[in-house]
Amino acid sequence: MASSESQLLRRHFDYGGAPVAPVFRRSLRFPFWNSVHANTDPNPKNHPSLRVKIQAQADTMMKPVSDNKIPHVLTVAGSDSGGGAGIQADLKACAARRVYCSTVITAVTAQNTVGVQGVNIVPEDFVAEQLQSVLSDMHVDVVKTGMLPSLNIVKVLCQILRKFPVKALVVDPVMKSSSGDVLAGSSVLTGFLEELLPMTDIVTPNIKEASVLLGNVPLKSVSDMRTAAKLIHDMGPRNVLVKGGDLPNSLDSVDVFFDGDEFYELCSPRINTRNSHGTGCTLASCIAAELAKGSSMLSAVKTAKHFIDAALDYSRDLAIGNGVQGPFDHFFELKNINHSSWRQNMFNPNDLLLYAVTDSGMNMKWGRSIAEAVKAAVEGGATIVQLREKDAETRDFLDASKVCLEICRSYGVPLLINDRLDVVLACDADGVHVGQSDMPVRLARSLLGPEKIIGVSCKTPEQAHQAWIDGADYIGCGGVYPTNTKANNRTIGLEGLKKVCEASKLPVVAIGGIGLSNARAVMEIGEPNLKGVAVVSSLFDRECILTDTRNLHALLSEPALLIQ
Ligand SMILES: Nc1ncnc2c1ncn2[C@@H]1O[C@H](COP(=O)(O)OP(=O)(O)O)[C@@H](O)[C@H]1O
Ligand SMILES: Cc1ncc(COP(=O)(O)O)c(N)n1
Ligand SMILES: [Mg+2]
Repeated sequence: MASSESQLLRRHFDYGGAPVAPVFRRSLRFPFWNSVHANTDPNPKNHPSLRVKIQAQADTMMKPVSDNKIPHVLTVAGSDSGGGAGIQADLKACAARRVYCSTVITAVTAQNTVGVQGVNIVPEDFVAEQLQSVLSDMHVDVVKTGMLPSLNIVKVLCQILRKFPVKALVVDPVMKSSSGDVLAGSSVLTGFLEELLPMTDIVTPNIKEASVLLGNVPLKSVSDMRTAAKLIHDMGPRNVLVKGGDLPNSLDSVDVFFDGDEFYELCSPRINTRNSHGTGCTLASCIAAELAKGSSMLSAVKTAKHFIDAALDYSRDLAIGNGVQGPFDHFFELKNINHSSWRQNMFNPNDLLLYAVTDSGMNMKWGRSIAEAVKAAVEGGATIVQLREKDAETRDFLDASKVCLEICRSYGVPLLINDRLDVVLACDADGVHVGQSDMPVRLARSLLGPEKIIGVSCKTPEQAHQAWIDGADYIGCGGVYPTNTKANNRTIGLEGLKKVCEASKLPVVAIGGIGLSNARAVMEIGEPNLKGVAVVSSLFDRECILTDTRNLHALLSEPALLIQ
């Protein structure tokens, strides 16, 4: 070996004269793993003289945090040699959701598509050391946990999390692999119940894990899952998601989300595939990633569920390994395929119910910023927002869009930008709304990719048909009534709106002169694809945006007007 190379190696492995021993001394097989605890400290770094040195290094590593922060998830989980679940799934999920991911490894598993052949638990001191390294140096937004194979690991984790609080803690209480092998035995339960769950923002048990947490009660139906979610919520976590991927005899894959007040059933058709290894890890990491970006809990959970759906759908025929539990592809978005099903998932037409469109002139008149106006509108119940700032300077518009995006994300409300694809891309807004003389929809789709929402203004059945062919997600139809926010705009009336709705294969939102006095008449035309009304003046040319939005939302939510 060349001497510089050997020096480099020595620097890595020679710990200040302490006896060098491998961190993991033996490969242990099931079912003995639970009793794996080194009787002598196997960690050469625990040599006292070395501890001081390493602490000094860690202290000098504390660097000022740069302004250019990227959302950051720390996963505390086990390694899956097959690359389908655990740490490997978490890294891929975070990368796919464009979030930085650091890793604390709690166990190394020898695992493939057949099952788990061996587990080697990392000593809790070394888990603590990894946690300390990451958390003392980096700004972590969200911690996500997976396989926590020993009670002592759960304990050190809780201890260190108390020292370094983060924005959110996502706990996937991994107990068995999908192949049925034990990954954490019942000894960890006390740690979960007494320490971890009370600190948790969301816990994501599958059916079997939920049953174990509740003392092995059988869970056989969605109604049982609801009961379980409530009982687990009583154990301390602020939100619970009971996953139904393994619910027997179910055509749908239903997850039950409970936030302490409301239950939500997240339902998608069960995808017929062997490639579902790592879905639980991926779901929890996606939730963590969305929370790190600033999403609300419900919207993070919904996005994560959509992501799993799309990934399983795309990977249903993937052939990796010869066993019964294959991994799936987290990076399906990079592949050049038709993503129509993914796009439909991401865009919920019911979001068109109360569509708030901003106007710079009105904001100026009332002396408020775009962000103030948007905040009041989403607080009042706007279900989607479009920034329509025709006169703003690009730089100001971009800055305002970023602030509005943060506000909208925290309410789970999509934010679209009028016309400006460059601004959509620059701030990663949820989509664009274009007019008939703006960027053609087909080009907008190829520039923005499959995931963004694209809406287009249409006055005629022909334009509505073209919008569908070109890959739009919805159409805005109007002006239904005369309006002063658009010069020389032809009014099409309720008759024109009805004709366009009948011809449109896409969901429609009505626009033009609509407010509290006439929204009922618009919705009462009774077209199933008319999903809501878009409003400008009746929200933003008002003294109190919040009150006017609330009133309009209440009217549109009347059961007689709601078309699902
Ligand atoms: N075949 C499937 N089709 C669609 N979604 C699935 C399928 N299997 C699992 N899921 C979804 O994947 C996520 C993980 O669920 P589950 O398999 O129950 O958890 P775990 O992987 O922890 O056992 C859930 O959102 C569930 O609804
Ligand atoms: C290291 C590790 N962590 C978690 C899982 C659970 O994943 P799945 O339920 O899909 O088998 C696993 N199999 N291995
Ligand atoms: Mg699963």
